[in-house]
Amino acid sequence: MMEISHLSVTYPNGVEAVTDANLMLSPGEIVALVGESGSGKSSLLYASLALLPRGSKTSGEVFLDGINFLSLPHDRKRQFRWKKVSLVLQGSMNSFTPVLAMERQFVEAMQEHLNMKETDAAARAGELLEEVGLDRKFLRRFPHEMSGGQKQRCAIAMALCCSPDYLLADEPTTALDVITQAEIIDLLKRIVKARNMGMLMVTHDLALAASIADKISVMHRSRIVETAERDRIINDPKHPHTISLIRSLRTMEEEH
Ligand SMILES: Nc1ncnc2c1ncn2[C@@H]1O[C@H](COP(=O)(O)OP(=O)(O)OP(=O)(O)O)[C@@H](O)[C@H]1O
Repeated sequence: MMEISHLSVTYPNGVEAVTDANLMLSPGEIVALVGESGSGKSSLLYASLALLPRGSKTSGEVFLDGINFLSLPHDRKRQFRWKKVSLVLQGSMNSFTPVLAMERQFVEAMQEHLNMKETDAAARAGELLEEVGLDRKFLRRFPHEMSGGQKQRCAIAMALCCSPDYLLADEPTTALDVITQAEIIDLLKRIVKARNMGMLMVTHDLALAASIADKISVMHRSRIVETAERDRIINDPKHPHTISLIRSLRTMEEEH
């Protein structure tokens, strides 16, 4: 279980981006955190992994299977970040080193974090690529030899390389075209369920959230204002902000 408890974040410029947020994520569960731009979604995600800019203030706790991650020393946090919980970001697909073939990038990551032998790491990289729907021949390619969708599949494979229990994803499909977006969403859902991982996905897109999540949390002006099962949020929203989000979704559907 991942449990975010009374988490608050203030940036060095004094902006309080997250106020007293509480959120639970169980193994095998997908929770979508939705809200308008600037509501604090990304801040919550980064704060829960202690990845905010220097000088930011975080209070509260983030329990990963009972251990308060935020109170761990720096090197233990680093281990947890790959092995217990990992990240997929909108820009992940552009974070590969341009001058190295994919195999080298996977091997280096696995050697660093799992102390694996080169041949074992290369074999494991091939398996990971197949798991995300790419032929293992893609290991020979350089990042510029792949499409955005293929690179994002590689980024997901990379996030899985230490077999984490939790995956945090910040707008993982936003930079992609609609068809590729749907394919990546299906892929994430399939992997998370097959591996019984918990996934917290940040998105501004309520329709996308509804297509993948078991539970939806709605964020508004730094606060989580409502959390419930997906169908309850969509069919019977309670908070005025959730009601207006659902209304605008319905209007968009009617216009198309
Ligand atoms: N590094 C930073 N320094 C200062 N303020 C920041 C920083 N990053 C974000 N903020 C502010 O914190 C608030 C929440 O921003 P955040 O990016 O978490 O929202 P969001 O819901 O993820 O929005 P978006 O979907 O546009 O990314 C905003 O007011 C934003 O201007």
